[in-house]
Amino acid sequence: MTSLLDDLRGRLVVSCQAYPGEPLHGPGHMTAMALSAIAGGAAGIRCEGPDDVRAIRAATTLPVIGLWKVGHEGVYITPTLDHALRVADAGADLVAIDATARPRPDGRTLAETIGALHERGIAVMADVATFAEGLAAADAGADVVSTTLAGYTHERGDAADAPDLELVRALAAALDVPVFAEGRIATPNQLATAFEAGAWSVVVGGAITRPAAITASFVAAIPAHAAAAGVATAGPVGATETSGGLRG
Ligand SMILES: CC(=O)N[C@H](C=O)[C@@H](O)[C@H](O)[C@H](O)COP(=O)(O)O
Repeated sequence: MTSLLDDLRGRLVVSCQAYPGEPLHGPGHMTAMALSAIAGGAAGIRCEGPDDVRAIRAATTLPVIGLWKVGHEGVYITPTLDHALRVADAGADLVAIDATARPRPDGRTLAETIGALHERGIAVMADVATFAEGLAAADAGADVVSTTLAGYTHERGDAADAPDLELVRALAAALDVPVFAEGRIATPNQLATAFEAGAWSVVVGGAITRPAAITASFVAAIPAHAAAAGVATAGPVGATETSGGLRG
């Protein structure tokens, strides 16, 4: 465990995830994404679901952080001990679990869940939203605390589209366990600021691995007058293809 964390210290972890229905969903695409991130210098991969974890584990010797999302509401990141065990079985070095103060669907406390994983030699990354949750997760025995859920649990009303670097700073100052900065880190400058704030490691997902969202941000920046000129001469973008440009 110490060596795994040493390998990630001062380095970038890339989160490679695609939802069912998205063109890149599935272990083949996510493995290619992970290998692309590694080629660019990522020191570890965070990935979702036993199938993707197993495929990416087979493709790299670098640290793999696994999780399992169940739904999109409430406690959905590796919500139960059983999910965590299956992610570990698939080959994750570190299992990321929801570590917010919300009740867990299997009725276990966070400490009971972490204790049961530790009994089996499984290391735990605690995904938190707030400072108090970070402290509680470390008390409960988490090996790593990550700011993954900051801004996603309705506790933080302001600037919810930016990373919570103040939370990174506060947790890094208060905790002995490594604190990972994760969530809405969109630029290299924000990554640098997260390390300055004390992050052990920084996890970046969508800004690297969600091409549809990245494309949409460019499309949204097209000035109205340029878009209007295009419509006047050639019709709306994508109008020559079926349903938004997708065939079949
Ligand atoms: C809130 C939640 O469900 N976060 C998930 C956790 O695994 C992923 O959807 C994020 O992509 C990941 O945390 C990285 O964050 P970002 O994509 O913002 O760089």
